Amino acid sequence: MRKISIVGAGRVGETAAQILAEEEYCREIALLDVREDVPEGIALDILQTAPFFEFDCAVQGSNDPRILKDSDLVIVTAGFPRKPGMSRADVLESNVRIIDEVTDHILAHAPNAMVLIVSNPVDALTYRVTQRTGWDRSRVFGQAGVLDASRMASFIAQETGFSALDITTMVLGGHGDTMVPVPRFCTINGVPISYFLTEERIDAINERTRKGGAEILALRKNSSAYDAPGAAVAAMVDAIVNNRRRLLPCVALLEGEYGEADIAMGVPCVLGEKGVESVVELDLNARERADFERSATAVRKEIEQLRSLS
Ligand SMILES: NC(=O)C1=CN([C@@H]2O[C@H](COP(=O)(O)OP(=O)(O)OC[C@H]3O[C@@H](n4cnc5c(N)ncnc54)[C@H](O)[C@@H]3O)[C@@H](O)[C@H]2O)C=CC1
Ligand SMILES: O=C([O-])CC(=O)C(=O)O
Repeated sequence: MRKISIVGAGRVGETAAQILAEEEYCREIALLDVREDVPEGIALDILQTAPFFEFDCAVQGSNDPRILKDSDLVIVTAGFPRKPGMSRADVLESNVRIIDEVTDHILAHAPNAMVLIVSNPVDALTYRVTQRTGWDRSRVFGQAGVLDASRMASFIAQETGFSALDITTMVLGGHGDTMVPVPRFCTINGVPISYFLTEERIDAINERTRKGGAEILALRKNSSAYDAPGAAVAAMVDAIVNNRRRLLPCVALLEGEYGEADIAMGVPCVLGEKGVESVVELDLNARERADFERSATAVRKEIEQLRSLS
């Protein structure tokens, strides 16, 4: 990949940019932000880590949307994070205006790019970008489940004492309190977690995963999470750049899968060089299906709110 742009050089955007540079996923990283001088400053700061991490890709920042020109991938982290006590949906009204403006910049300056949405509420905003661009869902998708699954894996590692390297997890649904951790698809080197953990402990891990973002926000106080979110973005970029065809939970527009359409939410996707290659339909049991439907109802409420703002 030649050029990756990040719109929103805030905490998540900067963290992601640093990892992308260190890993040299592309030859050029562009940072676009509305704060005067800030994207230039962040770009320089990242560039000056090059001798330590041994990369030589270009890193530039600007307030001028033309910096997006020729991007292969645009990552959108622009927008307000929630404050303690708020839900992610509480920033919908302020962030939809930002996301619309950013989408128009992408349409004008990077019409061939793929778009990875991170800004919250990520399901509704990903939906918004699919509608405003009219692009195929393979090119417009969001990050949520990769982060939620990594949180769940770290909780399982803490509870069991096993290495996080051996733990695989799956979290579906909307990126909110109704998200759906699926313990049936969580293993430690292929062994179901129920082999090591009681139902009660698994329920507690599910609940902690659902509230994972709020837990960090309450502890950090003046910022929501950005280290793990930045790493989650980088994991998705890695899958795309290296055409790994990884099975990752992504926010994707549903076209009948899981009995849902005209909605974007977290589902397992095959992620590779063309973006979301396909949505994989897992055979959910009755409880998982009910939880997924409850989550879809919550996301739909946000989408309705979006429509009323148009
Ligand atoms: N999907 C996920 O898993 C996660 C989503 N988030 C979300 O990502 C977003 C960013 O979070 P942080 O980086 O912590 O916030 P932040 O406040 O540190 O950064 C946001 C940046 O967006 C910029 N911005 C605002 N309007 C803009 C515009 N029109 N064009 C370009 N840039 C603009 C701001 O100047 C600021 O630098 C929030 O909405 C947050 O809730 C955060 C963590 C995880
Ligand atoms: O909690 C938030 O608002 C930020 C976020 O989406 C996360 O860390 O999962």
